[in-house]
Amino acid sequence: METFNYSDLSKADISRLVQRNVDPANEIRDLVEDVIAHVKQNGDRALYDYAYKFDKVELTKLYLDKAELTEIAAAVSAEQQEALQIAYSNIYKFHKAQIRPEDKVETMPGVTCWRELRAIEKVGLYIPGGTAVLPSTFLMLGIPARIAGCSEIIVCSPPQKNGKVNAFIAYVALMLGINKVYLAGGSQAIAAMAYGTETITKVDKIFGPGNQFVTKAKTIIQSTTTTAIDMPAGPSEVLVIADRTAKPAYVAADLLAQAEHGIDSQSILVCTSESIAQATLAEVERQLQILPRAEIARQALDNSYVIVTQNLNEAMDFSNQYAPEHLILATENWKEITDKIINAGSVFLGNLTPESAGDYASGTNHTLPTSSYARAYSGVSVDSFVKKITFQHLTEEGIQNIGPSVEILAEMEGLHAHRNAVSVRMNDK
Ligand SMILES: NC(=O)c1ccc[n+]([C@@H]2O[C@H](COP(=O)([O-])OP(=O)(O)OC[C@H]3O[C@@H](n4cnc5c(N)ncnc54)[C@H](O)[C@@H]3O)[C@@H](O)[C@H]2O)c1
Ligand SMILES: N[C@H](CO)Cc1c[nH]c[nH+]1
Ligand SMILES: [Zn+2]
Repeated sequence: METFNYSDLSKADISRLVQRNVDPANEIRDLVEDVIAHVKQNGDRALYDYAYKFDKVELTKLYLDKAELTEIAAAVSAEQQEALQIAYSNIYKFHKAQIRPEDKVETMPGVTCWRELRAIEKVGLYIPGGTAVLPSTFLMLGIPARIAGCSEIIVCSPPQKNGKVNAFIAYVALMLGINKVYLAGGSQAIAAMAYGTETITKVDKIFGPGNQFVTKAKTIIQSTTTTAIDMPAGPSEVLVIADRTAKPAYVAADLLAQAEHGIDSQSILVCTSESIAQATLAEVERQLQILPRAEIARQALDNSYVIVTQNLNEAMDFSNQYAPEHLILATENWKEITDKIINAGSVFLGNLTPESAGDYASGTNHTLPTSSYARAYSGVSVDSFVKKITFQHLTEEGIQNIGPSVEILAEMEGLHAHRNAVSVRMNDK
């Protein structure tokens, strides 16, 4: 990891450092556009072809049903079941609390406006399964979808080498009451859920993280079909702000936790203490020696860096420009700086709060905007699975109160039919 001094960086240096996931030659876009076109035209046949090409599996069927999932899930041990149950319960509690009825508002006497929630009917959940299979992501998407009350939940995950999903994915499907999992990964799965195939239903909105192929496919189908997406949730990233009180072993562990996701992950350390920064880098090297996924993490760390700042204000200023998916404040006085956070997907406060807690089980959602999209997007929540429909009702008093203003406003825009829709009611004595 290269180290920079914040005070030596120009504006151009900073914009280069905060930029990620660029596809300058449009190689990923071109490939993904081809995949989408092939799925759109050939449906299931294309999914079989891509499972063979990208996942190296010759499938005979594109999904697993309840009986097959039950058989596969039997391999989950009692201890693993308990851990999944604790995660389920905490995620459920945190997300359930997000549903609150809103008040009706009388904006003028006789004019009442309000909003009501309605679940999105057909949703598609993408559960990554390339470099690591992520049953935790299934909980993070399936629980809010269930709480919202979505009537059809389509789940796609890449087939493993045996042409199935692993036992944890199967177990979580059953926990969520989902009786079918489709064996499709990457951009082809996104295309299948956006266009529909003989086997897979077209959905209204696609959710879930994934690698650059998945994320690119989501951003393309968002503008070319009527299927919406949650957000661009691409390769994982973390930015740790550390001061002189941070523990190098903890900070190094957090940097490695995101680096091990994939070679395109990014882990950034922004540190107010040169000596803590150096000690953290030494710790990273030490911990890498015993990490099974060290090769992946090393490659991710090659795209990562350390910035030494003079104070926490500079550190926060850089973090806000980077807009990290995960922000960890490994600082003594984190309470004094949280209000300076402008852009971040999810925040972890103090030395005892590892990002892994949020990845798995504290309750918050781990499907979060990456690649600086945290500037404008929030992570997945129950809100992501519902529409908020506005309603209004006018009484006789209401139409008389609001009518004259609407007549003038319609006149200002030269829209006489609009004016008339109010006038006929006001004057109907
Ligand atoms: N932002 C978030 O909220 C969040 C949450 C969890 C995971 N993640 C990220 O999700 C990603 C998961 O990636 P993954 O690769 O492990 O699994 P994945 O399921 O996203 O991708 C695997 C699929 O990619 C396709 N693929 C692989 N190589 C390809 C190629 N050369 N051309 C076309 N398609 C190809 C294959 O079809 C394969 O099934 C990681 O980067 C992880 O960091 C992000
Ligand atoms: N850190 C990932 C989000 O970027 C989520 C995850 C799943 N499993 C472990 N981690
Ligand atoms: Zn993670």
